[in-house]
Amino acid sequence: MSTIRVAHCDADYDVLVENIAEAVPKLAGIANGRRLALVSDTRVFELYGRAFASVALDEPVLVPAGEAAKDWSVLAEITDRLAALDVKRGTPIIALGGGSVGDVAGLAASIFKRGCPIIHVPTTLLAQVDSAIGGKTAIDAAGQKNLVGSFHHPLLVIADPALLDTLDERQMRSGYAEVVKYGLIDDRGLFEWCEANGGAVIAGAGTARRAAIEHCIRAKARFVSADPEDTLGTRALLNLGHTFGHAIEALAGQNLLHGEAVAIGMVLAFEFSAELGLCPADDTERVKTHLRSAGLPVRIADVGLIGPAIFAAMRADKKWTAAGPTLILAKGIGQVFVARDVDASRLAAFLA
Ligand SMILES: NC(=O)c1ccc[n+]([C@@H]2O[C@H](COP(=O)([O-])OP(=O)(O)OC[C@H]3O[C@@H](n4cnc5c(N)ncnc54)[C@H](O)[C@@H]3O)[C@@H](O)[C@H]2O)c1
Ligand SMILES: O=C(O)C(=O)C[C@@H](O)[C@H](O)[C@H](O)COP(=O)(O)O
Ligand SMILES: [Zn+2]
Repeated sequence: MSTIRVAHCDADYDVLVENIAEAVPKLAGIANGRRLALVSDTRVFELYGRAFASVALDEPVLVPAGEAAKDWSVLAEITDRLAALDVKRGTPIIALGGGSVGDVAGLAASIFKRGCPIIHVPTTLLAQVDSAIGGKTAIDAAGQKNLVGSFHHPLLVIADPALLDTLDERQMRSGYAEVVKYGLIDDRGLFEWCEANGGAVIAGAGTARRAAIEHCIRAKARFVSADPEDTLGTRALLNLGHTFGHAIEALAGQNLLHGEAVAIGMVLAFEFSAELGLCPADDTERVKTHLRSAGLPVRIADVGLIGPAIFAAMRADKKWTAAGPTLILAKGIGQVFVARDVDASRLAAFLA
């Protein structure tokens, strides 16, 4: 078992990398005699819900699987169900599932009775290494990814790598894109380790998956602790590939997974950086080769889209200000930076 601390003002929290059978009894202390509401989707609840029987209400709040959960109607349904279950203000809510369950349950927790604590129990690789930590919550609206959301940092995160044994390979590959992201941001050593061990992380062979999870949780905790609400320009680096990726996701719909869109987005960020003369072409090729070898899409044509449509969708992104796009660009593998002075016409020409 490992414990990784995330600093957040006066409410620091722990990420426990631990078997749920051992971690759940610790929730009894937090519950303090109350039964906790639990939000999940049907598949995940059937697989792991019973592990929470001693601390959770008998009836779970179930949401649709995947990105479909991140919708106004589902958010309203969750708050209605919490009210029907007579969940009291301040009672912690457990989010058991992937990033979509975590994002919508976190948002519901942040507004229900003006705020209930959230405990994340992430069940996908993506959620364990990324979405369960850092307090970003969101739903999609008006055709845009993560348009409506809040910052609501968790009370506790329990990441049990064994839960990933039932996750399908496509979801695993999608989460792996966010693992590679940490290497590309500021950890060339991690990227090189991924080149050698990525297959084992995806397949769950040996100790590689657990090692990757712990390493990435520490990386995310470091970024979030330094800039908890994304205001200082350092946490923004975690958005590598996401302005491209969110536009691609919005256009492709729910056929494309988040990590798949981010994989293409990271390649585009490196290719655009190379075109601007900022990044060696060799590094760009190496990123593309590795993501492709991990079974991820790397070109917009791989997902049937065209550049001008992506450019148009990018203009709606939260990080596109009156001054133009803010992008995370690269000087090389492990050396990315926030570029606020990106020439929109140059970007349009690149995508065309
Ligand atoms: N808040 C953040 O900081 C943050 C960070 C990264 C991504 N995200 C968001 O996370 C979402 C993607 O999350 P995701 O990749 O975890 O996928 P997901 O939550 O959208 O879908 C996961 C799918 O796998 C199934 N599943 C989950 N765990 C399982 C398990 N252990 N065994 C078998 N099946 C299982 C679910 O039923 C579901 O069908 C996107 O909406 C993305 O925007 C948020
Ligand atoms: O935690 C962060 O900060 C991130 O940017 C992590 C991303 O992987 C994640 O997809 C996040 O939800 C994107 O946030 P957004 O602010 O671009 O909506
Ligand atoms: Zn992401």
